[in-house]
Amino acid sequence: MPMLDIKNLTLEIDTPMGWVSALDKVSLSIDTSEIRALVGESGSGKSLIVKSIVGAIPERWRVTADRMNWKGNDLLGMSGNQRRAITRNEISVILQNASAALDPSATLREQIEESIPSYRLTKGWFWQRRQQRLDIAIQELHRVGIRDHNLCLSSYAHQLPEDICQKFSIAMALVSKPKLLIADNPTVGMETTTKVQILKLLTKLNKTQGLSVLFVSHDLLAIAAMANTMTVLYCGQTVESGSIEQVKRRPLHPYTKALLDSAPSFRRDLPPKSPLSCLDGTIPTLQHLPIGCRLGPRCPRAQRECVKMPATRHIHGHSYACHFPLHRDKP
Ligand SMILES: Nc1ncnc2c1ncn2[C@@H]1O[C@H](COP(=O)(O)OP(=O)(O)OP(=O)(O)O)[C@@H](O)[C@H]1O
Repeated sequence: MPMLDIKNLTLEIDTPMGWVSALDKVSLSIDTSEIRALVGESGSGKSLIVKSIVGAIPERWRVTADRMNWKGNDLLGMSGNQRRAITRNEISVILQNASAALDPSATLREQIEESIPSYRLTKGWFWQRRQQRLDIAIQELHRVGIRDHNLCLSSYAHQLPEDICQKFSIAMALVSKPKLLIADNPTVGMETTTKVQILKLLTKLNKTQGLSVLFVSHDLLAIAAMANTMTVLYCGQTVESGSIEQVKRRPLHPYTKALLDSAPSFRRDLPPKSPLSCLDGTIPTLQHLPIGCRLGPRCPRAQRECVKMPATRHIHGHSYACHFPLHRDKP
């Protein structure tokens, strides 16, 4: 049984034009110790999926799903307190631009100590607990590779470089000893060496501590290097899902193929100065969503059937939702 199991998650947002499905029957699962990448262009709904998992959705929006389970328990059927307990103790999130996501008015020591859950404090007296908080904070900083813990803990976020802030965010996310870490574009805007350090850190945490990771990113090269599986999202719909090897070797959905072909660093076979291929047009806005398969107006393989939502098909752990998939004569 997957640790996180989402089937047909739909999120409707009220806009001045009426209700629109920002997420339309999205499916996603994560097993213990798995690194799953969630890929899709800007505006495809990746952050909305993250927010739905951690329950950070405004109450007026409508969230429905055939299944949205955490370790077999229905997340949507839980009370607010039960939901918060899971997101506090078992699922942690790190965001892009860590320095902006941290509290600018508190030192990093105050912030990390505040996020240590009480069950990690075993000592009885308040001065012993204070020392224990500091010890845990230092231990977590060392775990993510921050050696100068004194400088880090006494600083404010704006006084430190972005990579230290991101490592600090990871340390802060780890204090509750989570089972799942959701990393929402953790390396966006970072230069290559810093990016590699963060990716190595996440991989090490996965290997040594069995931490599952949902890695939300546009960076296909990073994804191919660290993830086991990937789910491709287009405009709020899951278009393809499978192991990295399967998807890379034989993408079945035209959008996945276009996404892989448009990444020069991902294509070692590409001769220098070759023109890059990309899909015409842009992702539609929520006010102008096409019916059926939302890739339809941009898809080179679209036909009349595409105005109907394609069913999701599964072949050996590889799934896709397309009426006219690649490499298959008849769906
Ligand atoms: N609070 C909101 N109110 C209205 N629409 C929203 C809100 N948040 C997101 N959206 C819309 O939902 C869609 C998906 O947004 P989301 O932020 O999940 O995309 P994303 O894939 O995470 O993009 P990026 O990679 O740029 O972060 C977009 O069309 C966005 O405009």
